[in-house]
Amino acid sequence: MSKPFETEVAKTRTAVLHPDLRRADQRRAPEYALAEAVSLAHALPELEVVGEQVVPVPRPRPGYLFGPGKTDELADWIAAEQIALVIIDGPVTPVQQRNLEKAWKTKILDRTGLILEIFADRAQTREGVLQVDLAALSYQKTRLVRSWTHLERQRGGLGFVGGPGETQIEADRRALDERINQIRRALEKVVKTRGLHRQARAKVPYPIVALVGYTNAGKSTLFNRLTGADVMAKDMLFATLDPTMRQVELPSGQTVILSDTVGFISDLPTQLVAAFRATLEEVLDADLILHVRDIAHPDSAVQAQDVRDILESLGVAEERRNAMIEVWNKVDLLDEDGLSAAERAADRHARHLAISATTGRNLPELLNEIDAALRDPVSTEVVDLPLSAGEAAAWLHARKLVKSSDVSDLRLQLTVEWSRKQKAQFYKLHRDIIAVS
Ligand SMILES: Nc1nc2c(ncn2[C@@H]2O[C@H](COP(=O)(O)OP(=O)(O)OP(=O)(O)O)[C@@H](O)[C@H]2O)c(=O)[nH]1
Ligand SMILES: [Mg+2]
Repeated sequence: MSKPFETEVAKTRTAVLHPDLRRADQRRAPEYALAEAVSLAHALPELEVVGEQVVPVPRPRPGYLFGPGKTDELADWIAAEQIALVIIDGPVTPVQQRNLEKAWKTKILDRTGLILEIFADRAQTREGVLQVDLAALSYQKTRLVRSWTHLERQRGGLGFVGGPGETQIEADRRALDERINQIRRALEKVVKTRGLHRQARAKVPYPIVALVGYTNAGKSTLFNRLTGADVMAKDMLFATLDPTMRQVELPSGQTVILSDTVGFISDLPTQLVAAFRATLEEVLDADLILHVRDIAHPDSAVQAQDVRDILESLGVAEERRNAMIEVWNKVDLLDEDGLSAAERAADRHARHLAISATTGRNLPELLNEIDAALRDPVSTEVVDLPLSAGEAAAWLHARKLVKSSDVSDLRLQLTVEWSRKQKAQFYKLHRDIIAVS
């Protein structure tokens, strides 16, 4: 017999708006940005997306973001669709948020708020929870509109409606600072304990191989496939939050520790990056980084650039970023032409592989590549050549080893990044030219 009172909890009717600010520097097409924002909304189980729109914003209005006509038009739509929450995929000032909430009689969440909500929903470990709380409180401090919904939720209820008023916030300000300091101290303690674990692990002479990449690229799927583990892999943004490590044996017999971790996304809130720094640093300390990409995604190149930017902002040295293995995942989703194009392109670059974590295509090759990369690390050096050594320089350029070049005193100085093997090959092939110089 069915139990009428135990049916699913009513979901919050949600609209997702992507304001198209038409900035000259915008990297991704608005439709893809909207699709990603909708995926983010789907990542919160209590939301039901009932509408989505790209809204052109030729001139952002300080008080409302959208123009007067557009604001009214959206108000009618929101009322007709009985929308209770509007997600605005972009930055919304506290004033805009307050005004729009009044005009539309809904709750509003901006992109940062949404991502923080998802992280709060995912956090499992004590460290994860503390990191998200720290990020949310730091963000709240910059806004002073009202308390964070996920913090309200801890006090019961979904938290999207209501929240303390402004005077309350003012009164809470000192409490906020105190709480932030408390969390910082608690985090330091957890990080220190983990540091001890890390030292213990450092005694185990296994190199660490870290998977990084845009959210939903397939890191956990690849991790499971390579380790036989059972980490949650889902078509859901930010399925993974806490890092997981597992031992894997490579074809050479070398044992490595593979590490799966949180995915990246464009405009990752700075507060989150700061809060997760300790977790990420451990991973980024790895002996080798695998950059996993969804090569079948229409925005794959932009996503890859976002990942590289975030790695750079986390302080991963250029040399290490260049030494990453690029794993072009999901080739099973490409058509025949796409597949052969991807495989040919991957072949042209050192340390690039086109794979499918689902079908297992090229996974043995990937393991071999990891083996080789760990045996043959990349280093940066300056090669000094006479101008007559054009052929030697061309050899380096053809292999994309040259990072910058300079000419002085009729000599060519090339800054190259290469493995020991490439270096040995270069000097063997061009010994004559270099010898006469
Ligand atoms: N077709 C296809 N789908 C894949 C492949 N690899 C992963 N997927 C799917 O892509 C989705 C995301 O995979 P995950 O492994 O959870 O991705 P992730 O990079 O760990 O994502 P986050 O933890 O959110 O950062 C899942 O639905 C997977 O089944 C692949 O090679 N081919
Ligand atoms: Mg994952």
